[in-house]
Amino acid sequence: MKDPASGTQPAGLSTHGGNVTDQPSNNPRIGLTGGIAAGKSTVARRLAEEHGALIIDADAIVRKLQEPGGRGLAAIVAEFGNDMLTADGTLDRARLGALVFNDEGARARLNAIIHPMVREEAQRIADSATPGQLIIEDIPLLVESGQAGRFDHVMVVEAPLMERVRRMVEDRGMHEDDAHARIKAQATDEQRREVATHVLVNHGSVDELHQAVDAAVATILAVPRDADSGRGTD
Ligand SMILES: CC(C)(COP(=O)(O)OP(=O)(O)OC[C@H]1O[C@@H](n2cnc3c(N)ncnc32)[C@H](O)[C@@H]1O)[C@@H](O)C(=O)NCCC(=O)NCCS
Ligand SMILES: Nc1ncnc2c1ncn2[C@@H]1O[C@H](COP(=O)(O)OP(=O)(O)OP(=O)(O)O)[C@@H](O)[C@H]1O
Repeated sequence: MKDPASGTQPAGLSTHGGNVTDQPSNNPRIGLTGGIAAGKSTVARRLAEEHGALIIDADAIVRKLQEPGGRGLAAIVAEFGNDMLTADGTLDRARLGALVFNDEGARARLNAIIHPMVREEAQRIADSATPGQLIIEDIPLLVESGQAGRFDHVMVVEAPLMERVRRMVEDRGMHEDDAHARIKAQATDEQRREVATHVLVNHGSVDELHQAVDAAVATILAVPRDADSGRGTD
């Protein structure tokens, strides 16, 4: 995985890869990413409601894998021990979070377990797309996990750092130190921009963000699919 702290390029990260999956080529495949609380879900909702996109939510897949009985949870316990379970057998998210957001090596071990499983599940959902439907994979850690090359387009949502921290602290009740630890564990805006084909700057109203989404979709649909074997740029 790309380590934001070291700034090294992860093996397998391509900024020029085309659609390397089995998906029929008339489904534009778009990776959606951005830092925590930047506005990814708001963008995804607009893409679904206004543009009929199929949304594949990596976080939701992770949570399912981590449910009791899930293969993700079993693998986490095998790697990190029974301590990572609460008394009722569910994942102790606070405990695992405290470990992996403060220890790069542990985070890499967790990612090596979970990320390949997420990709498999995502492909299963993508296979259900209708012809021509936009396929959006909302992947918070798209850059960190070196997946940019899997997509025809990469949309990055950016919002001012202080506004993101405010949302996490005021709206979600997170401690400010925890908010910063999560941001530090992720790629930087600059690293995301390196692989972005579309940057949506979310520093205004939700309406303005929607307009930016619509404009990005218009440029994506304007590219003839048969000429779209590689990645375009804005
Ligand atoms: C460690 C866990 C249990 C902590 O759970 P918790 O409820 O406290 O945090 P939550 O999942 O809401 O994540 C908070 C923020 O941290 C980010 N984040 C999650 N995992 C990671 C990671 N491995 N590296 C960097 N950032 C991460 C999330 O994208 C989110 O923005 C959980 O984050 C987890 O299982 N992470 C590994 C799975 C993963 O990589 N998820 C990202 C989907 S691509
Ligand atoms: N332009 C905006 N103006 C006001 N509020 C906004 C704007 N964009 C997003 N928000 C709000 O900020 C919060 C975070 O947005 P959202 O859930 O879309 O971010 P996210 O990137 O998906 O978050 P996470 O990383 O936690 O999944 C939400 O409550 C959303 O309604």
